Amino acid sequence: MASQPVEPCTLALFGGLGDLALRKLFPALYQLDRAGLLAADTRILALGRESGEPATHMAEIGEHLRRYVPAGEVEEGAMQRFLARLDYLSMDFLDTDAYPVLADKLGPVARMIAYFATPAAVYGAICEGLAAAGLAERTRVVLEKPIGHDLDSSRAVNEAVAAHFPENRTYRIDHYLGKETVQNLIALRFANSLFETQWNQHHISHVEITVAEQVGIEGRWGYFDQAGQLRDMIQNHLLQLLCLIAMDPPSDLSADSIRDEKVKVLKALAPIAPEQLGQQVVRGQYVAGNILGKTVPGYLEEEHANTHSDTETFVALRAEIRNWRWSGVPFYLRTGKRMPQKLSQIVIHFKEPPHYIFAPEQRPLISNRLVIRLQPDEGISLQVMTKEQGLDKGMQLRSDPLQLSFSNTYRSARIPDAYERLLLEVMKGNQNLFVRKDEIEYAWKWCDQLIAGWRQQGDAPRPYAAGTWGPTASIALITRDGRSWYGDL
Ligand SMILES: NC(=O)C1=CN([C@@H]2O[C@H](COP(=O)(O)OP(=O)(O)OC[C@H]3O[C@@H](n4cnc5c(N)ncnc54)[C@H](OP(=O)(O)O)[C@@H]3O)[C@@H](O)[C@H]2O)C=CC1
Ligand SMILES: O=C1O[C@H](COP(=O)(O)O)[C@@H](O)[C@H](O)[C@H]1O
Repeated sequence: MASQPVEPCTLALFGGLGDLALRKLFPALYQLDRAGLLAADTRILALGRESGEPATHMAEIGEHLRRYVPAGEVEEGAMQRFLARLDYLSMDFLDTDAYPVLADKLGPVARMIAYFATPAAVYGAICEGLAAAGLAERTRVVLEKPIGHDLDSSRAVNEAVAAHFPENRTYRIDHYLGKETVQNLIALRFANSLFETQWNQHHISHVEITVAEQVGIEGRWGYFDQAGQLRDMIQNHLLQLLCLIAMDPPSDLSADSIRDEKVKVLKALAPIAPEQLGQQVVRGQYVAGNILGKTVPGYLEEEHANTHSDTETFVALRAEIRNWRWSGVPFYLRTGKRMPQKLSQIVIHFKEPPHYIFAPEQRPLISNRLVIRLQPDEGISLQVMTKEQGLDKGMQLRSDPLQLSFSNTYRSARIPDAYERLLLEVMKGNQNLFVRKDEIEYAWKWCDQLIAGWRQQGDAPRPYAAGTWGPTASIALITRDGRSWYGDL
């Protein structure tokens, strides 16, 4: 079936020559165009500080497109059609006089999307400028993460935006929500009664969420050193994954039904007192090491690095959700840079059967696990117990996976990048995959108490060699409970 284009719009991309725009947003928009999803009169205006001829900047965008779109997906016709939609305007987003010029450049616009691919500190000024120039009324705003640095600053950003844009036209990005496999969590949980009846503390012993990155800081030291892995990854992506796993069934698929359930989970997250931090949270910072046989620098030797920093590049923690469904079920979260491989997965560990009838020595083998692999090699595997075959095997048990690999099952389908889906949903006006203000704020509140606890305890990150799974204390964190991280080699 041919794709139908969505309603035409004008997309104003603030920060249009920045890293995110060049690496992710333009390639995603190109893919939407290639798939026939952009209406003929949809226009894209890149906005940036750099002066000079618009044609020069558009050529730069074109070069980056060819670099970041996989070679097999660069179609000359589609590329030319896409580049013809583009224009560029130089402006300082903090300069109020620049917005009437922007309004002139845009001319009459029926529907506008203003995408803020800039630091959050300028979101308020952009909103004010758009409103003063009469550009706010028919506009949806898209806010990149992180929104603020803590609860107070995120409130300030949200309020500055809300002064001109209502919540139903505010789209807060968490790109993990646009990943195909993350969306599949909703299908897996709520389209299969098989799982939902087991999805609670009666049947699940613990849950692991790992988001390991192989990359380091990639030229973003200045930003990252102010943030750290807790703010960069846990406050948003990992807590969103936790919410999708732990939330109660929403009554329907509407944005607010799902968001209401996610907020309940965030509110139920047990605070971790400063004196419990040593037992429940581990911070790490990578030193030089080896990944895939190549020596890589430590965090303090990366481009633009300072000689000292207490910023963490790794966090592992044990979280608890205080409600009926999850009481007594630990959620172990772990994320870090420069780990042995890129891997995002969720592992649901089910409890042992209530009455055990097999040979005692086989007992440690017994375990049903649901492994949800988010990236790469997306798929789902359910570890089940069966009997070894053969006359001489008696009732000898073995554990085997029931596998669903998405790449094998849907061979022909290309997995779209998260930003393609998210941009398309903004164009359609669908907020399901975007984060509501209160979700962001409850997530900050929980993270803020960890950061305050670290400060109070004078906590410093533990070193780990690049190419390993983090400080050994992160292994102790889970082995103390008689468990281990699934799949670590
Ligand atoms: N890059 C990534 O992979 C990711 C980025 N994000 C978020 O996306 C946003 C953008 O990040 P990223 O692209 O990496 O950052 P960059 O610094 O590469 O891009 C931001 C762009 O905004 C421009 N800009 C900032 N202030 C002004 C201003 N007052 N007037 C005109 N232009 C301005 C910058 O210009 P100049 O350089 O001249 O200051 C720069 O071109 C941030 O909120 C970031 O946290 C989120 C997830 C991943
Ligand atoms: O938001 C961010 O995400 C990336 C990881 O995203 P992924 O899609 O590659 O898993 C992370 O590297 C970056 O530091 C962070 O800001």
